[in-house]
Amino acid sequence: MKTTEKTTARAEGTVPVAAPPEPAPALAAAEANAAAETKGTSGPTSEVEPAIRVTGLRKVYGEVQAVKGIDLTIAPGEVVALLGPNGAGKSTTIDMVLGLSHPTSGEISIFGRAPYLAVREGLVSAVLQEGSLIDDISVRETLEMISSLYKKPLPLDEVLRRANIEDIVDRRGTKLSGGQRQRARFACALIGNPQLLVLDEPTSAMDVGSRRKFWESMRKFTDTGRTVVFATHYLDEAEEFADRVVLMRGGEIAADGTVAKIRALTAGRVLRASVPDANEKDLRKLPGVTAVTLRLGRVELHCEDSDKSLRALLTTYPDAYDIEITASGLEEAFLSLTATDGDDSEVQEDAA
Ligand SMILES: Nc1ncnc2c1ncn2[C@@H]1O[C@H](COP(=O)(O)OP(=O)(O)OP(=O)(O)O)[C@@H](O)[C@H]1O
Repeated sequence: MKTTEKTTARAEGTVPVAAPPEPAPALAAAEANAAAETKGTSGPTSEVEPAIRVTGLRKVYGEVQAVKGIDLTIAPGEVVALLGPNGAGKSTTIDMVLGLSHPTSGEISIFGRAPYLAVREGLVSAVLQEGSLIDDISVRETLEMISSLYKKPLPLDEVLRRANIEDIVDRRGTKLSGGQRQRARFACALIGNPQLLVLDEPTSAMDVGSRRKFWESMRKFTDTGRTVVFATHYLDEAEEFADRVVLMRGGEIAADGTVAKIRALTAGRVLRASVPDANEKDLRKLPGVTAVTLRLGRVELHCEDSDKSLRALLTTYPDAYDIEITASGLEEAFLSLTATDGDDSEVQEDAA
């Protein structure tokens, strides 16, 4: 059950840009910093402070421990995917990092500042799961309105190009498809020229073509050395776009590293074969097999020693055919690292 706190926070986050109420000197500092980074020197902010530092972060909703005391440091320039099954705590973490909800306990700093200051200074922008555009005005008008809130916004043409929305800029919010709407919201987040962009399942409403376009735009953004943190359910997105994967499970960080490192945590192979008269119980007993899936005579064996398993399979089932062995992918790693025997998010102690 979602409480009012979260609903309110998400509603506030629907204009996915920071709107500094007054001149923002730190924005200029951040831009100078970005310029210095482009020239190969470090500005004062990136040299000293991580883009995100989270220490002992915890969030309790009544009986549910949504986030259980996580530590996480993300350096400027990193592109980090936050992966995890439903209810893992990704959105709760993102909301706290953006200052949209308060931690039960723990510390968060964004470029050395409290989240609300980083947002106010235009250092961070977000595209959240929920949120909309203003329906009755065009995308261009929306962007111009948001742009007027910033002291040094990016030029509109540049925003349109970077967000791949030149073709839809004169359409009203109501006339956009899910994917176009999401790209327009991404454009809103770009206007303030943020150092850090946080995206909560940005492509969930998109078809394959829109997802490709969206990530093309994102590449242009990350190529400028900005930091991006995105939550996703699409493993291929994490694999293709992230330098680093943070895998969450039950409110904790289950694994953290490069895609290659996460994969290596579940080193092994997958053996697939068509096996007439296969019996799941017998397949489980084969040496070197750690998990079995059997569907319509097609067997999938997760193996720690695939050579041994293959020999045993052919001894038990000499008629097996169509055999293939592949290295474990991110999907296998994900399933194995996030597997849980049940819901372990209940509070074990008194909620703080
Ligand atoms: N406002 C709330 N009130 C009560 N429980 C909440 C609230 N928000 C989240 N939760 C619970 O906290 C846990 C973590 O939820 P969260 O939305 O952070 O997960 P998630 O990893 O983002 O999941 P998804 O991939 O489905 O978006 C879940 O058990 C969820 O039901």
